[in-house]
Amino acid sequence: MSQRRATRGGAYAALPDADDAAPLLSRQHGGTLALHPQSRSYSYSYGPSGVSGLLHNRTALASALFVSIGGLLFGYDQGVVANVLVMPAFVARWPIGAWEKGVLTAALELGSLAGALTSGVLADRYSRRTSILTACIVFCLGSTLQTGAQTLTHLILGRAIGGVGVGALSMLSPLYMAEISPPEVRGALMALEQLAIVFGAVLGFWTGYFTRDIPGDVSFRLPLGIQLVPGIVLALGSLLLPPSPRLLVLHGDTNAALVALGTLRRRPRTDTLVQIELLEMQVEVVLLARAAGGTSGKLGSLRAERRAWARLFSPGYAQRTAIGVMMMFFQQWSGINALLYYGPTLMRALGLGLQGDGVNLLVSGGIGIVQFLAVLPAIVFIDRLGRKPLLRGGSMVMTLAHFCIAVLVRQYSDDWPSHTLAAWISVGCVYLFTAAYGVSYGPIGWILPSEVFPLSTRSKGVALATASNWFNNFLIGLVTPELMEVSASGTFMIFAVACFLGYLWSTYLVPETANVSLEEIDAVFGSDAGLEELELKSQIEEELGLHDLVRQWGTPDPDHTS
Ligand SMILES: O[C@H]1[C@H](O)[C@@H](O)[C@H](O)[C@@H](O)[C@H]1O
Repeated sequence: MSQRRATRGGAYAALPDADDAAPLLSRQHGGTLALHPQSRSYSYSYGPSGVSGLLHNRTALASALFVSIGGLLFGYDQGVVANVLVMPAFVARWPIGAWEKGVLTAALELGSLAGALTSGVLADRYSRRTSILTACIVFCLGSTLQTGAQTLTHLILGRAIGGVGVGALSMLSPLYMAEISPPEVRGALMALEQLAIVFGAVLGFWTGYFTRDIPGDVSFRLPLGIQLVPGIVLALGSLLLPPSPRLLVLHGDTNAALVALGTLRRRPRTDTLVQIELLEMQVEVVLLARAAGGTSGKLGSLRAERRAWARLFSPGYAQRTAIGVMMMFFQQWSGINALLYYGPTLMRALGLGLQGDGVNLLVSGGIGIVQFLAVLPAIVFIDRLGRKPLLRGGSMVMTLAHFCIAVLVRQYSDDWPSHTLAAWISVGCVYLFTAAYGVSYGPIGWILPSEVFPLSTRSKGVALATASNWFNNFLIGLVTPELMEVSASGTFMIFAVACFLGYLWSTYLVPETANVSLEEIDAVFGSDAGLEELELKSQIEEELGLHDLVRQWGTPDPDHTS
């Protein structure tokens, strides 16, 4: 696969007198357009990256923060359920065994799998906003049923229905975020999804922790009911979100797309960079229609749906589909949820004298907080350093941490009390693993899949990647207890091997997507078929006037030429 580094922007016909190797820079309203005469390409940015870039893009930031409530709901459930299942009032009412507990957890995951897979249809046919609203309504129905559950069946059903909403939101939030972000801060904006998930988990954990001593059913009904509040807030607020300009272009509503883009970039509609970005979106849509022989079918019709799903597995797209699905495979097989779900058992086994609450706090509470803290540097560095270095570094450290635990458990598990140092090193490795995961596979799992697909397949591709997250999450929950039973050391070895495979995968198969506009990611996947497409693309760009626009604005300003 070509690893050609693409720029934000694209190709343009070189200015006749521009044969210098240095880029020609033009600046306007804090934005920069650079022409690179040698590669005859252009790149642009609306402003700085990192935190100042986020603040610069206040409308996109506020919208992304708002939809990240979808992630918060996901994390909250994870945090709260661990506590609810062991609450005295809950256990007294439903004295369930391991099997039923498993069913309760799995009901949400399977519901989420269904929600992730089905919401793409709504998202393309109507809008990202309508789909978010619908998902919230489903989520609230499920939560109400859980909160008021009188029987175990109500509870399971409530979790399955709520899960459909959670799963749909877990795919819709990153999709929407990717589509509204300018390239220079896209990674940082999208890392907010992971921040919200882990913040939700911390919130859910502590809510359950504090309500469990309230007498009676309130102890578990209250934390279950509280999730209705963010659910309703997101439902109502979704009506005010700026629409996705990319989807509007796909629907052929260019004027509305221009308005939406102007609002998001906080620039007038006549702004050249806004015009360039809009034209890039139009180029992509025309390109897709032409590549499909002009018969893309009516959006959302059954035939078009079937064709769009089939396209995910066609030669031009299979590699991207594999990246989305494998991204989530490696995220889950890193073992993060095995630690979250079965960490307390492990810690108890380490024989550090930690019992009951202490274990719970140290593991579920502690891992949540470490994950939360680790996303913060990811937000700052993800666009500057790129996705690949974080994935590679993260998987290396995770491999080593798992490997250490595996060896220590194998050596000393027969007699931990005489080897407390080894036991504490194991605890340290659990946290080291979590920090490395939290800065890499955690956030990037939610970023990369939304970036690798072109508009025509994005919602389906993201849906499939999200489904892979839920499916592998479900599998981990299912097999970890059995694996631990057979060999705890072996289980960590399996995760170490998975992380090492993740290292190889991110080194050799993942292209860098940081700082590349969503339209330009095509070029990152350049193949022979891609070259033909590039020519066609260049032709369409010329036809739609993109090159003229770039040349006009890019005519160097002598004061700013470097
Ligand atoms: O990104 C999230 C997060 O890291 C959670 O802690 C984990 O439980 C999820 O499965 C994962 O997708």
